Amino acid sequence: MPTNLHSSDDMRDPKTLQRSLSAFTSSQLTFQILRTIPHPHPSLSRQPKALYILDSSFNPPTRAHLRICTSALLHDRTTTLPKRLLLLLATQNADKAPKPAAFEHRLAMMNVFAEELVKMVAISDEKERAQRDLIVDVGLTKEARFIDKARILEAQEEYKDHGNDDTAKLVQQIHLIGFDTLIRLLDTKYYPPKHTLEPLEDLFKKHRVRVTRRTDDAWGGREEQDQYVRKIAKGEMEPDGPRKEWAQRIDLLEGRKEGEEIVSSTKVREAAKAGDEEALKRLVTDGVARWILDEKLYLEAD
Ligand SMILES: Nc1ncnc2c1ncn2[C@@H]1O[C@H](COP(=O)(O)OP(=O)(O)OP(=O)(O)O)[C@@H](O)[C@H]1O
Ligand SMILES: NC(=O)c1ccc[n+]([C@@H]2O[C@H](COP(=O)(O)O)[C@@H](O)[C@H]2O)c1
Repeated sequence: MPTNLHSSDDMRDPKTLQRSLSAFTSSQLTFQILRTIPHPHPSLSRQPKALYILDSSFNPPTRAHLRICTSALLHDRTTTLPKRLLLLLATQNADKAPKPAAFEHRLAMMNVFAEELVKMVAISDEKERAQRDLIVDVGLTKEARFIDKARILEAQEEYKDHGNDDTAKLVQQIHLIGFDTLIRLLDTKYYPPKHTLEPLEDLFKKHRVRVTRRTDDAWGGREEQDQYVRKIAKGEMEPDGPRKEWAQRIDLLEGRKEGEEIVSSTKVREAAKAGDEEALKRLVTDGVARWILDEKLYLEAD
């Protein structure tokens, strides 16, 4: 069974989380849900119509991640309720070597973040409809690439729509990513041995990606990012690049506004290391800031 459900208290105990992590690591499992909010929800959990996935190192979760999630839950009109959101910690990253903080602290922060997120969605949604129809999971995976995550999530009973006649239907996945990750999703270097984008065909046939623009020095400005997706839509990147039909499955959204502070996990780690509490509180939610300060995270070099 790929669930090992923890209470809110368990998720605040690094020793318990450490034990769950090592049990997961030494198991054959490639995916496991550790926490479901509300805990557990018998009627809705079998009927999700849309599964949003924020796959991240959560090192730590930031206000940018929060905006990506609330935007999807409150404003995405491509799906119907009930929605389910999975905060997915990838224990193996396609590019990055492991860095502090330890995974048990990341899981604890994901749980704090998830609880804050659920409350925020309730406040923002006047009719409380999204909140009533929302489940948030905190999960673990050993898979690094989106194609592998999509495949294992499709196979989970929790993420099938059993409808009224109990025949399980595929639930559409909406992968929540930033523009930098779209570029990496569509980079042939991740798809050996042929190094073509053919393995992505199935993901774009069934699922969607909701991409938040990430305008800073590293990834170009708004116009460049829009241009990239327009080129896909016109088929200008075929035959070796993304197929033009895939553009219909890529939603490009507003990220940071002109003049707004750049938010990243790196910036949070730098602020924590410098003891800059003001910056920390601008970059992460209150509960996550408290966890970082109480647990004295990120005081060592990266
Ligand atoms: N400020 C942001 N704007 C748009 N997308 C973002 C932003 N921050 C994170 N994301 C997206 O969220 C996903 C997970 O982010 P990730 O954990 O890599 O955060 P990060 O801030 O880039 O981390 P780090 O600074 O440690 O490299 C990625 O798809 C990333 O593109
Ligand atoms: N082609 C791919 O599927 C691909 C490429 C790069 C990163 N990723 C994943 O995206 C997630 C976010 O990555 P970063 O933390 O490096 O931004 C991680 O789970 C990482 O493994 C997937």
